[in-house]
Amino acid sequence: MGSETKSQIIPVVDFSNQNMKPGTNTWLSACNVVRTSLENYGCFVAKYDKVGKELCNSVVSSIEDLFCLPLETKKQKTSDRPFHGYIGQVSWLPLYESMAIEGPLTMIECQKFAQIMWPQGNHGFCDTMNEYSKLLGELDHIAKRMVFESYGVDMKICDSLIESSNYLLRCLKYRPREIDENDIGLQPHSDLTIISVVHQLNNLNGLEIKLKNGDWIGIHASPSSFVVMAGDAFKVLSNGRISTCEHRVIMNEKKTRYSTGLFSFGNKIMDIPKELINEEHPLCYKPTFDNYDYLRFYEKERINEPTTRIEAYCGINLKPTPI
Ligand SMILES: O=C(O)CCC(=O)C(=O)O
Ligand SMILES: [Fe+2]
Repeated sequence: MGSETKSQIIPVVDFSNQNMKPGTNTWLSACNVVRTSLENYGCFVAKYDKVGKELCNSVVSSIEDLFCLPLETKKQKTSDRPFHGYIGQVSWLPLYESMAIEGPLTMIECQKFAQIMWPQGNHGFCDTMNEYSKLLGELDHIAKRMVFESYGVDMKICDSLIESSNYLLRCLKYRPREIDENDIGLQPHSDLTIISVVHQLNNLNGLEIKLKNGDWIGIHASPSSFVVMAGDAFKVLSNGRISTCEHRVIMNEKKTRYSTGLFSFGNKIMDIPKELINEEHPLCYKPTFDNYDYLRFYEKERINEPTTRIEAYCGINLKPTPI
C-alpha cells in the first residue's frame, strides 16, 4: 500500500489484501493513503483482484460486440442527461466512441439497456456487465467510506450518500490513429461525478493524469489496476479538500483500446458535512449541492475548465465586499 516508483507516483492501495477490514490497522492506514492521494492527485490506483481474467475477457468481448452493432442501433441509446447516451463520430475526436449503461448495478437496468441494443435479448451481456459493475461498485463504496472515515464524518452521512448514488457504466473504444491523425483519444477534462472508477480494460495504456504542477503522467495499464478518481461533486462535498482529477487519453497504441468508467452521481441534494467546515477550512461552496442540476448547468454553460466551472456553479465569493 502506498508504494511509489519512479513511473508510478500515484499511490497504489492493495484492496486484495485479506486484512483490509474496517477497524484493522491495514484499513486505517489505507484510509489515510486514499484521502491524501485524493487531496494531492485527485485519484489513487486500486489493486483489486476480484475482477478475474475470465470476467475481464468476457467484458472485452461484450463491449466489442456492442460497438460492432450498426450505428443506427447504437444511436438509439439516448438520454436527456449529458454523457448518458451513445457518443461517436465526433469530428474533433475521431478515435473515440462510447456508450453508457445506466444503473448497471441492477440486473433489470442491464436488461433494459440490452433490450435497446438486442431486442431479442442478450443474457450473456447482461450477466457479464452486471457482475463487473457490481465489483467496480464495491470499490466506489469502499473509497467513499475510507474518505469519510478519514475525515471523521458521521458514517450515516456516508451510508446515505452511497444509498442515494446513481451509477453509470461508460464503455469506451479508441481505435488506433492513422499516420496523419493526432494522438488525442479524449480531451483533458474532469468528470462531473462524485467518483469515477476507470479500468484500462484490455491492458493498453493511454490514460493520463494532470499533476498540480501541470505535468501529465501516464497510468500504467494492468488488468487488476483501477484508477479511482474524484469528480467535481466530490471536490464540492469535501469543501474543496479533495481535488477533482483532470485527465485525458493519449492514443499511441497500435491496437483498439477498450476502457470502462463506473461513474457515480448523487441522486439527492447533498450537504457539505459539518465536520469538514472549520476555521482552517471555512465553507467555500454553497452548503448544498445538486449533482444533476450541476450536469444541466454544464450542458447550458459548457465551461470546460473544472475550477472555473465549479466556482461558477456553487462558489462563494470569500473576498470582503468593499464598503
Ligand atoms: O478511457 C479512459 O481511460 C478514460 C475515460 C474518461 O475519462 C471518461 O469517459 O470520462
Ligand atoms: Fe473522464
